[in-house]
Amino acid sequence: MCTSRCTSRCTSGAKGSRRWQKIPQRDDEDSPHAFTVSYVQRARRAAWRLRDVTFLCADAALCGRWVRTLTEQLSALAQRPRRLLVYINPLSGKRHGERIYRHKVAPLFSRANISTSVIVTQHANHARDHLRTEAELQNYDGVVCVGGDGMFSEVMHGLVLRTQRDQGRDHHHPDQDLAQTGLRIGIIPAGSTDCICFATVGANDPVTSSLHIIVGDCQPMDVCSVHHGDAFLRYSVSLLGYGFYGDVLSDSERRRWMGPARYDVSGVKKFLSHRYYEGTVSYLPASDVLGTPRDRAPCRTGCVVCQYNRPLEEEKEGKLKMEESHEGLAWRSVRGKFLAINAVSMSCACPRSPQGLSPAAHLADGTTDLILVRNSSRLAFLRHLLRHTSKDDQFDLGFVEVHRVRRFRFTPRFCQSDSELDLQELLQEKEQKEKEVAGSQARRILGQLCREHPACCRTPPCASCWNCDGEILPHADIQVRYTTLLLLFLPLLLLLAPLLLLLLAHST
Ligand SMILES: CCCCCCCCCCCCC/C=C/[C@@H](O)[C@H](CO)NC(=O)CCCCCCCCCCCCCCC
Ligand SMILES: Nc1ncnc2c1ncn2[C@@H]1O[C@H](COP(=O)(O)OP(=O)(O)OP(=O)(O)O)[C@@H](O)[C@H]1O
Ligand SMILES: [Ca+2]
Repeated sequence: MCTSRCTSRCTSGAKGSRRWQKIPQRDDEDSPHAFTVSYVQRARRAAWRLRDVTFLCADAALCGRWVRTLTEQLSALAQRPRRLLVYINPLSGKRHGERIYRHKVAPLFSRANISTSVIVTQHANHARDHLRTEAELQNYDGVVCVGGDGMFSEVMHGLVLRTQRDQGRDHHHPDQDLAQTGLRIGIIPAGSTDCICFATVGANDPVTSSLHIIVGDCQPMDVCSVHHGDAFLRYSVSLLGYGFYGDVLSDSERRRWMGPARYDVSGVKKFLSHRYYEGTVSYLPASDVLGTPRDRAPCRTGCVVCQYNRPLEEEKEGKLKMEESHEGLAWRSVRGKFLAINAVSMSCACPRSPQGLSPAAHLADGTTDLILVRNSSRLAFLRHLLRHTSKDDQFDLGFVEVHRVRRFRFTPRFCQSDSELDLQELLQEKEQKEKEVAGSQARRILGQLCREHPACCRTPPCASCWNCDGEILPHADIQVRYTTLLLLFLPLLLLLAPLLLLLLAHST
């Protein structure tokens, strides 16, 4: 199809140097035969743009041969999607999802001869349930979600749960290895945080994401499974956050009408309330892996660290069994008061934090970076937060520690049975406080102690909740393990030959 009226012609310059020059479109009937090729041009900051170039041919036969050859070459690229299932969340972010798709994405898909089935979701979990039950997955080469991280999470859950059911695996069993999903997922960013898109593509731009899908390859991604005892809770690919990020999320839920700004309002509010939470974190460090959370080597698609660290399918059994066989030895425990416990399977880079919560976390290395922020002063915590908006090392603070782990579990203090906890210690703490302060202040402090331990005064415990990719988990006591790999529409090697980045060739 003719995509540009102004045609460029390759002419040999004075010194034989070949250069393009724009020549005005000749309207007379003997205008030569021409065909237009659309291609991807990399712009600044990981953005991709569509460009056209038109070639003039002396005669129709030559023109036809060029178009046929190019079209054959392009259709031979097997990894390119031909048919996509698209879910649009009309309420994501600033509620521009549908407009973004219709104006920016659909025209590109049609130019690349991609057929689409579009579903605008009518309620929460519509996409997840449709994927899990009704969708005829064999008719598609991939699924696209237009929305934010929550929409991606829905599509991911739908695909992963459907795959487990189809392959007869029980996802409730915490040690059950999951089957890989066959279909790739493409993300068109239209949400409030969009950290999954930003951390994988490097930009939150619908056109760039569309072009990645069109030239698509597949980029694997870590997925963590979260269980409470033997009950499956959710999968996570970005942030599992307890304490600060959990409180920010639960407080922001009632402010959805504010759109993305809801997180900043709740963020300031929860920063000022400065709550800490007691509990025990146990984790299984990832042994014999390349890289550390502080090596400042960011993960890019095609990352060699990921390829080295990720247990291959057949190896996975052995490797994890080996680590678990030394379970007693390898597991470590940390007990204390935490402002935030964050487990990130990827950097979680997003517009709010360009480097992300853990800048050197890898997309598909089979590990999760566990960040423990212990109780500290507001000023110290603010310094830690501020470093997320610059290139300073947010782990280089005394009250912050980070570990690269394959599994971890968390038990909030109020969950431990009385026998485990030294009640004596608690009562002594109370008597000590009673001696130190008198009157109303004592009541306030004792109130805080009591609230934190039902065994003391049988009052409902105060705890935070887990923020799992932007959704609230129903339990605070969880076990988390690295599990399967997802596949995203991302070209593995961004430096592929230009031909692969061509979109299509059409005679004009
Ligand atoms: C003073 C500036 C400090 C800036 C601190 C920036 C840290 C931002 C870190 C962003 C981490 C995003 C992790 C992504 C999680 C997603 O799976 C999830 C679903 O989309 N998004 C959220 O949970 C949404 C989480 C959004 C959290 C926003 C937190 C905003 C904190 C503001 C604190 C202000 C303190 C000011 C004191 C006067
Ligand atoms: N049609 C719908 N009506 C109501 N809720 C929906 C609908 N479709 C999806 N949802 C739910 O809306 C929630 C938010 O969607 P999404 O995450 O895409 O936007 P966001 O929260 O603004 O972005 P982010 O997660 O990046 O911050 C998701 O949990 C999703 O399950
Ligand atoms: Ca990872």
